[in-house]
Amino acid sequence: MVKVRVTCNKNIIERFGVKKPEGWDFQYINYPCSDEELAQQCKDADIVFCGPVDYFRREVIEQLDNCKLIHSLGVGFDKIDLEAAKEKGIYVCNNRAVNAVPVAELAVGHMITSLRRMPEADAKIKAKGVDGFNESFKEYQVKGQSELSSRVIGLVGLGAIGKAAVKMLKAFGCEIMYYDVFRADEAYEMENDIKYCTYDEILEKCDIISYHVPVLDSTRNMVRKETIEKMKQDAIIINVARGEIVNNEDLAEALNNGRVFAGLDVIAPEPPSADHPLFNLTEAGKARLSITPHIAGTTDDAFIRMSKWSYDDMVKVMNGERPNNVVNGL
Ligand SMILES: NC(=O)C1=CN([C@@H]2O[C@H](COP(=O)(O)OP(=O)(O)OC[C@H]3O[C@@H](n4cnc5c(N)ncnc54)[C@H](O)[C@@H]3O)[C@@H](O)[C@H]2O)C=CC1
Ligand SMILES: O=C(O)C(=O)[C@H](O)COP(=O)(O)O
Repeated sequence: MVKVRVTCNKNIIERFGVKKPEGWDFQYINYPCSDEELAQQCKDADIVFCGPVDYFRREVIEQLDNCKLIHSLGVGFDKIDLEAAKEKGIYVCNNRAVNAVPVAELAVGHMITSLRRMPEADAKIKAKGVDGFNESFKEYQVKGQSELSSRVIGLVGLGAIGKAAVKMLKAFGCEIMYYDVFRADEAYEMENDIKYCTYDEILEKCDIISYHVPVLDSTRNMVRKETIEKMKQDAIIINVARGEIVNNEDLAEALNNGRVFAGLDVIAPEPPSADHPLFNLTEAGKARLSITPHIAGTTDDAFIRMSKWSYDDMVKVMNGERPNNVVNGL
């Protein structure tokens, strides 16, 4: 019998009743836990089914003697030691593009939230309470709002999510610039009227800079003091990718100093510690930040696709076929 050990949350996986491969032994293990416990609980697994931010370090992977596949429920796989899995002959797969649309939608949501100064308006109106509304409602309006339709947007990373964002932003009538280590083909650029440029050009020319890159040595701390200094006054930074892209201290300082705005769906580490700089902002800093708890990719619709696609891959592997979206070069 095929043994699948699952670190993803049971309530998430079972909620939609997506049909699992029949007769297999699916066990939801106790996670998060220590590496030792993780290895112990997954020791007999044919397949490990993990969340996109679950840790599978070398020490754990080296003990997975039966394992043929580690499958990430979503897109990210940055906490899995890909090399260790490859050495062990274990496929690591993700569900590429499974949640590109909802992630791009939330990025656009954060853009509008910042442009319309919603965190400030929301805080003001809630602080007043019911009694505060005796006077004119307009009194609580905020200044400095602007429209998405005339903004210059810089997309950093033009993969599945970046491209989904292009579609949406075109509909808003934005001017779009992008930077990626790989340039899109000319036909795509022309059809979508987007301009390829350097990261520095993005920093200097864009009103909104939205990050859609994986965590790599080249993307860690892409948002830091030195890059923030190159941005326009009141530029909006959107991070729906991974917290590691942003230097927490530097962004917190820029928010507190009234230098930029930010919309974040992710933060490093998750969950944040009590003394995390982005959770200890001044009132002025808080008014410049909209934040969501890593929910961009996790709509119900996306979860259904995630389970279906993952089960399809698992069946393929157990039938001796190559699964989709192998990400560790096996
Ligand atoms: N907040 C959330 O719920 C979610 C977050 N994510 C995050 O978003 C990331 C991006 O996802 P996708 O667009 O699906 O990935 P993708 O692999 O389709 O695209 C990533 C793009 O980044 C580019 N890139 C890599 N290194 C770069 C660098 N140093 N500078 C510029 N560009 C670089 C790649 O060439 C590629 O075009 C994921 O790796 C994941 O961490 C993904 C899904 C949900
Ligand atoms: O797909 C990804 O990558 C993500 O970040 C997820 O959408 C978030 O998934 P959970 O960690 O909430 O399972």
